[in-house]
Amino acid sequence: MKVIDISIAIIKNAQHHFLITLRPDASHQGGKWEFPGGKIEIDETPEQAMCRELYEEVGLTASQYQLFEKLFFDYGDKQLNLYFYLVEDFTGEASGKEGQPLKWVSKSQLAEYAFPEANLSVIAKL
Ligand SMILES: Nc1nc2c([nH]c(=O)n2[C@H]2C[C@H](O)[C@@H](COP(=O)(O)OP(=O)(O)OP(=O)(O)O)O2)c(=O)[nH]1
Ligand SMILES: [Mg+2]
Repeated sequence: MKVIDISIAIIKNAQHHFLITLRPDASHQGGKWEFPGGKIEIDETPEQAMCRELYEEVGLTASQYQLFEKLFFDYGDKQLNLYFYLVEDFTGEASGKEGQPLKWVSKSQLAEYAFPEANLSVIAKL
């Protein structure tokens, strides 16, 4: 199975809340909450993919970020290399540009939402 490279933006605002969106039911890991992100295109760096996905999905522009975690995860039906970036400075107003529900939640509230399994160790580190 080909391993797919994914870039993800963990957005943390000045109130220390995190931006999460709901994955469409029909998608891989559908019905779970996620951080904005998606597949890295062939001509992109992981950083470029993270910035592009962040803008396409929720309309934010990342201005300061750092790689927070990189991990391999095997879902059985898909194998992924996931690059998680922590974005603590950004511009724009977040909205679900693909019609997806969106929430800002505190670190302790993150535990109340179902995330894909690859996210669990990353959320524990936040
Ligand atoms: N965006 C995102 N994807 C995650 C997270 N955790 C996790 O395991 N994934 C997995 C689910 C998917 O298999 C993959 C992301 O792919 P995606 O479906 O968002 O890709 P994309 O935005 O490029 O979408 P598309 O063009 O295929 O519609 O990574 C997460 O926190 N955010
Ligand atoms: Mg996506």
